[in-house]
Amino acid sequence: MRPWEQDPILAVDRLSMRFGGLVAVSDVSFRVGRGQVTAVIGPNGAGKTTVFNCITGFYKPSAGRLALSHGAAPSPSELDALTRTGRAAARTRKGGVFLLERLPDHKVASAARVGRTFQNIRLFSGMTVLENLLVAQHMGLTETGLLSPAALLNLPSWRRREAAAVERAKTWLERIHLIHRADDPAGDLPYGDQRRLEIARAMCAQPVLLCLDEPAAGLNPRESAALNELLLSIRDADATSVLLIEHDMSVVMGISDHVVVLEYGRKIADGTPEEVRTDPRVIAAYLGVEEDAVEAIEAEVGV
Ligand SMILES: Nc1ncnc2c1ncn2[C@@H]1O[C@H](COP(=O)(O)OP(=O)(O)OP(=O)(O)O)[C@@H](O)[C@H]1O
Repeated sequence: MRPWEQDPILAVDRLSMRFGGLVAVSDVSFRVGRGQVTAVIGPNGAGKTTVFNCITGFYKPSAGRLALSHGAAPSPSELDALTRTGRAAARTRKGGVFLLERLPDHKVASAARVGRTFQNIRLFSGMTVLENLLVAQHMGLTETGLLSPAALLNLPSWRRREAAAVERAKTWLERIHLIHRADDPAGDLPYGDQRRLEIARAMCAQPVLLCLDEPAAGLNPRESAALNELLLSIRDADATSVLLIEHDMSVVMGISDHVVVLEYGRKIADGTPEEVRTDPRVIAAYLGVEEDAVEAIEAEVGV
């Protein structure tokens, strides 16, 4: 059994997504290993973002199951039993399991604890760096999204939670080496720092699975190296598994434990970076696209 199959945090089974007549994702299955970095790669239009949008609850899949587990993964029979009940989540002996395709997107974030970042930066550029990390935790500090009575009355329980949120934000600013910029507007940061701040913001919600959509896009080599370091530290020091879409092969090959390759909405390969980069189907898929992608693959394979 492959390492990512032993205790998957997420089991994607027979996922399909149609937009009218267009099949964007077709019958895709893969596992995301707990405590691993998993990359989804593929040429433009392969269906990567669509898979992400299904996992994070932005799209309701046309078919398929997306089972996320807290604690050890349930057995296939336990998972099938939950699926038959029609419920979206269940407690198991080992923790809990969530069928993401049945949850509204806010529950994917708040109950299943799946975090994400987007291709385009979505920080509040006029707010300070620290405030951006506090806003991220705001929903966690309130109940039902409205201010709780504890908050309105400034009760000790509320003040404790607020203090913990500030503490967590500062810890993350230390980790991404931006504590000295805490009071500066986020929009004043260099691009690479804004990218890492977005990741820190997502981490403040303490996700069990962090989904990153092209985190290295637009980064220079130095910024890209800092990103790699951050993602590896999250994998190793936090109880968070990482799933990313990425075009930058140096990031994919440098930090992934497991790579899933899509082409025309189908999975064409699934393995370690070494297995995938020498897979003739993967090379052929990339040879059909832009020159820089071909060069990156050829450089990796040593052609
Ligand atoms: N909301 C939508 N409505 C209609 N078609 C869509 C929608 N989202 C994606 N598609 C189509 O689905 C296919 C897969 O797109 P997707 O964005 O998932 O690919 P991708 O691998 O992420 O590509 P890229 O690397 O360019 O971001 C494409 O043909 C795209 O045009």
